[in-house]
Amino acid sequence: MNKVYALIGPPASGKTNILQELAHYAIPEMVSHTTRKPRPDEKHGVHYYFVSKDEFQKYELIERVEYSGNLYGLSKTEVLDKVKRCPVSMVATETNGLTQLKKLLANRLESIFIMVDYDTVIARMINRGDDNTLINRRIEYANRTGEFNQWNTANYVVKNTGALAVAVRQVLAIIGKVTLPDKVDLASDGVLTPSEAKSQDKSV
Ligand SMILES: Nc1nc2c(ncn2[C@@H]2O[C@H](COP(=O)(O)OP(=O)(O)O)[C@@H](O)[C@H]2O)c(=O)[nH]1
Ligand SMILES: Nc1ncnc2c1ncn2[C@@H]1O[C@H](COP(=O)(O)OP(=O)(O)O)[C@@H](O)[C@H]1O
Repeated sequence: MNKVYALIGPPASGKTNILQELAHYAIPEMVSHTTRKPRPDEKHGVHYYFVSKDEFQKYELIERVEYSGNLYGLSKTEVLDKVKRCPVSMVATETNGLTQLKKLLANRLESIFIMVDYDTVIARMINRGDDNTLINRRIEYANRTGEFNQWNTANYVVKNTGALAVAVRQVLAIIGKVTLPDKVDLASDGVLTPSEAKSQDKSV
């Protein structure tokens, strides 16, 4: 059964960064529509579907939001198309988006909570240049909608306070994209004596 994994969690927990890393492993992400103008390095259909305000109104969106005068939203068609075509696809979403995705996808949806502490969230938002008003608004929204507490209900929890690569590896493991190398026969490699190897076998 094709699966969608939703990354959820507080702002600046690293959801976008993790999805960018997963793209290097050809793991697709749901692409939102926006009325914002593309930046020079952004591609239509990869970063967003860039559309006019009139066009934006035509889509059936499962959730939408306005940031700095621009509209953003995830279309039902995008979700259903990706889930039909891709064995695994990813989406970063907020509380409302998660509720709507659950209604649409039922047991095809699993959630991964990206866990960071409060102080780290604030430090990262300051570090990336967000202004105080935005930080306050986003934290207030996160508190009000329980974004710091979603570890309670998520299917999986991944901590992202160490190296990003560690969190990415854990997400890869959850979505079944890490294969272990073949098990080595330690006794025949001479690493363990035959009796040590035998006792290890028993303990596994
Ligand atoms: N709820 C919701 N938020 C979105 C969607 N697409 C983008 N956003 C959020 O909109 C905000 C602005 O995005 P963007 O203009 O790309 O700026 P940047 O990510 O801050 O560089 C970010 O916080 C995104 O996470 C969407 O489909 N739904
Ligand atoms: N493991 C990490 N260590 C240090 N900084 C990180 C880590 N993960 C993410 N960040 C930084 O935190 C900020 C927010 O990350 P982002 O992926 O945009 O979060 P979100 O999508 O959850 O809002 C970015 O500036 C990013 O570089």
